[in-house]
Amino acid sequence: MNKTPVIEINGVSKSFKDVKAVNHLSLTIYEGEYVALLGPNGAGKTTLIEMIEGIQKPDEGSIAILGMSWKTHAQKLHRAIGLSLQETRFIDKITTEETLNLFGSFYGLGQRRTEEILDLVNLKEKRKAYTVTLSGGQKQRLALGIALLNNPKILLLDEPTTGLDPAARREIWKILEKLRSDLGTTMILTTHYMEEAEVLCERILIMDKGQFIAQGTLSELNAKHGEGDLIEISFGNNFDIEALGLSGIKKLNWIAPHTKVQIFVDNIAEVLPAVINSAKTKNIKIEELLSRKMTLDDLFISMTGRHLHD
Ligand SMILES: Nc1ncnc2c1ncn2[C@@H]1O[C@H](COP(=O)(O)OP(=O)(O)OP(=O)(O)O)[C@@H](O)[C@H]1O
Repeated sequence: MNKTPVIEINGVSKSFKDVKAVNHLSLTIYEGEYVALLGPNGAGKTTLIEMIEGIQKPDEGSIAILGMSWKTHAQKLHRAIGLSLQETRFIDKITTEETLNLFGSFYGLGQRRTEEILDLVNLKEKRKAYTVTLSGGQKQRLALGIALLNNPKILLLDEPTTGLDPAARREIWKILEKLRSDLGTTMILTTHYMEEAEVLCERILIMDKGQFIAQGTLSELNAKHGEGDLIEISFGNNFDIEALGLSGIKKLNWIAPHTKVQIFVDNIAEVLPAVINSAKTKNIKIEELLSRKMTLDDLFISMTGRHLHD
């Protein structure tokens, strides 16, 4: 990977009254990287991305983008960055095409760029539709199209797919993947969806309470913080697995006391037969059994005791 720093965040904090939304964070993002800020509601993702966007001012610390700061180079940074906010409101009574033309005019762009964007975000068929009639996914693609009008080097997206169905979400992902492969764009996105972070981003920063609690690639996160594989079992009767003293179990998490459990293990093949045999010996019925690789949500639960989603 090219190691040119594009965004350098140094000891940045931001409080709202008694809430420390972002707590002394530092982070460097390199050219061409796709980075996800993943975390539950209130983790501080929007506050952090808005400080990078120049919308909020840090209480302390510094942010340099392409070596420039918002204080001294606001105009240049506006040209280098494309952003889409958590909720984009459009003017209802103008069309998709007119909306792009309007935003394009702020950058001195014309119809040609509008055509390119309509093509890129797959909204050609909706060019004459009033924005108020667009579906959630189409609106998000239009917001993304606006962010892309000035051909930004850096894309900052706050929850670009929240509330969309899986198909609409995947359509946005396709566009973002194309930008990476064709243009080498650098991107930070915030998301609640672990799958979005896993699919799109080589680096994932898991945020909670204004801090990064873990970061790395998915496999790095799993290797460092993850606990291997996961077995989830529902029993017909109470089963005290702890009392068995089985080896190879890293952690137990009871979902329903004594009847539904998540078992974190290094090696499924080692632990699973032992659990099944013990249940059989004790005449305890296994009603449901599932084994899988750990996901980021499992990782988050094991670190905080909470889900990424509420
Ligand atoms: N303008 C504000 N005034 C007061 N409190 C705020 C403001 N903006 C954010 N906060 C608080 O700061 C904390 C972090 O909020 P932030 O919106 O950055 O989190 P988030 O991770 O983006 O959450 P979500 O996923 O729900 O958007 C929360 O406790 C929030 O209530």
